[in-house]
Amino acid sequence: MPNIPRDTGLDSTWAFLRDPYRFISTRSKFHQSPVFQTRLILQKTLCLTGAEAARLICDPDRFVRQNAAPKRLQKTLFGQDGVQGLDGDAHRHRKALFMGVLTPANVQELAELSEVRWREYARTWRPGESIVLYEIAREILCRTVCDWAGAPIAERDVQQWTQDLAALYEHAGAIGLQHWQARKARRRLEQWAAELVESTRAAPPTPEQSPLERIAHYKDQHGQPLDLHTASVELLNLLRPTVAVSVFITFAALALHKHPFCLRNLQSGDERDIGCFVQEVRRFYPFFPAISARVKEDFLWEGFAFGRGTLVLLDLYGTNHDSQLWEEADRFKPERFRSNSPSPYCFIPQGPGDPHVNHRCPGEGVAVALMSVAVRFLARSLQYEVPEQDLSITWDRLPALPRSHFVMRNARITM
Ligand code: HEM
Repeated sequence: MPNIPRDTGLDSTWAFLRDPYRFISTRSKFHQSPVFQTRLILQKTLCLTGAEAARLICDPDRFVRQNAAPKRLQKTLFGQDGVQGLDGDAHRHRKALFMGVLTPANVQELAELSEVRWREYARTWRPGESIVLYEIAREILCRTVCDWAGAPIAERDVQQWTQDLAALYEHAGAIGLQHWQARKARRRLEQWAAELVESTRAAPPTPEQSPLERIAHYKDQHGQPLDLHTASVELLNLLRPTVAVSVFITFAALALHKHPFCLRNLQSGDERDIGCFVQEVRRFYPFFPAISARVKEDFLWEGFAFGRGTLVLLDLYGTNHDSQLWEEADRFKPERFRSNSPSPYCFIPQGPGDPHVNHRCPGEGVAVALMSVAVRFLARSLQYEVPEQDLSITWDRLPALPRSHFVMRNARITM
């Protein structure tokens, strides 16, 4: 039996944090192996990359998610006791709640609300004014998703709630003060969400069944409602990642700026081109570097031994850039999505597999719809200048972003 190749050195945590998106693929190439062993936060970790590895991690007989995410991410990004850490029946049942809330009709409604907001905001922009796209997109999406979920926020709270929801994903991987700010933001948000769930349970149900109501009245596989804390975590599991779509929208604006040919094509082209462009933004730009799981029982894969309880990371960014899976993988090329829909194990910006069964993100439809609205708006309804600024990508931050957050000047609606 071959040994799994190993990184030298005591611990690779700093190397991972310096380049989280390329850590696995670079070392995997060095070891000439789709799996290698390293130590992260002093813990033995197997790193995997590629489509076959993505398929493997979707096997519920071989991997579990309980206790797979680092505690510091549970205390900030995910929250504790949410769907991310469930396995088996409990996971499938809870996941059906998300899939039932995120139907195409509900996603369409969310997208339409966001378009109204973009127009509302753009009408207030004055000549000569500079707009920081990432910050504006966060706020628009925060207002939109809270209205849509049945958890509208008072005008005076918009900035605070936007900052708090964004802090959960912006500072989750941070060290020091920012990490503690993210924990504080989560405590504030969970308390607010728990109060909303409590008052929703006390009120008569409405025929529309808002996402908040669906969560408040959800019953698990044993017919039990969620405790208040878990319900608040699941409500935030809808709100936080929707605000995070602002990261992809900022990258979409960057791509429009860097590829004027794409911009011209979208201005005159058909709707399908918007779809291809959005998919290529999700493939090409960095967001989630990897996902984690734990080995359920000992098994062999490609001759390598995986021991029970071992932590495993699957490389999302590297798999989306794997030259064995993607032609000209490091070129931004939306037309690659014209002819084929890629396999759910190759195109994995939001996780691999089947979202009903695996942990794959239930919000891909939301991300695509909100990005499409924003791209259509930027390309067809808005005129703006892109002043001199630092658009280099912060590869050592999670999530990465253009350093300037994409500044636009003299933005005005044209139609
Ligand atoms: C901003 C773009 C987004 C990115 C990059 C993203 C990425 C991801 C990733 C990588 C996972 C883990 C997949 C896995 O473990 O296999 C995930 C799970 C999840 N995402 Fe997203 N997501 C996004 C947007 C959304 C949206 C808009 C929603 C809801 C409205 C959402 C809700 C969730 C939930 C509830 C899970 C846990 C699923 C489970 O454990 O079964 N995400 N997402």
